[in-house]
Amino acid sequence: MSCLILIGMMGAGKTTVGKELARRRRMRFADCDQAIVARTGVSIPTIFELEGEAGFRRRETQMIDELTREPDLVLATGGGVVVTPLNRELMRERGIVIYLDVPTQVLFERTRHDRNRPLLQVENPRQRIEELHRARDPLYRETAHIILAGGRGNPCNMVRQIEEALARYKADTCRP
Ligand SMILES: Nc1ncnc2c1ncn2[C@@H]1O[C@H](COP(=O)(O)OP(=O)(O)O)[C@@H](O)[C@H]1O
Ligand SMILES: O=C(O)C1=C[C@@H](OP(=O)(O)O)[C@@H](O)[C@H](O)C1
Ligand SMILES: [Mg+2]
Repeated sequence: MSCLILIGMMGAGKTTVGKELARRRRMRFADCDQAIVARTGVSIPTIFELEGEAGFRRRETQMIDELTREPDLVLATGGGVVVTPLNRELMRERGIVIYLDVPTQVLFERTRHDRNRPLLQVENPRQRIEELHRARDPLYRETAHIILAGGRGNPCNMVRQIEEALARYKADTCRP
C-alpha cells in the first residue's frame, strides 16, 4: 500500500505516534528529520545554524521526495514540511496524509523543555507556536486526506483513532 504520512505542528506527536502506528500495521517507519540527521551526521539545530532554515528546507524536500517513493512506509514529517509547495504536492500524490491537529497549549507543554527545535528557541515560544499554527493550519488542512482533531489520548489511543479514521476514509473512497 502507499505511504501513510503524518503532518502537524511541532509536538503534535508525529514521531511518537508514527512509530507506534508502523509497529501496529507491520509497516516500515521513517522520520524525515531523523533521516536528515543520519545523512548529514549533524543535528537539526546545527543544520539551521550552518545553512539557515532555507538550507534545511532544501534537504527536507529532497528527503521527502526520496522517502515517499517507497511503499508500505509510515512517514513522520517535520512540522514545517507544508510550507514548501512541492512537498505538499508530493505528499498528497504519494500517500494518505493525516493531520494531527493538536491545541497550541498542548503543543507548548510538550515542547517547552526541548532544545532540539531551533524555531522555538525564542523569548516567547508560546507566541511563536501560535503564530506558526495560524500560518500553517490552512496548509495542513489543504494537504491532508484525513484530519484528526483534538489530539486527545496517549500515543496508543491516537493510533487507534488513526486506524478507525483510515478505515472510514477507505470505505468512503472505495464507494462507487
Ligand atoms: N499522544 C501523546 N500523548 C502524550 N504525549 C505525547 C503524545 N504524542 C507525543 N507526546 C510527547 O510529546 C513530545 C513531542 O512528541 P513528538 O513525537 O516528538 O512530536 P512531533 O514529532 O510531532 O514534533 C514527546 O515528548 C512525546 O513523548
Ligand atoms: O515546525 C518546523 O518548522 C520544524 C519542526 C521539526 O520537526 P517536529 O515537528 O518533529 O518537531 C523540525 O523539522 C525542525 O525543527 C523544523
Ligand atoms: Mg518529530
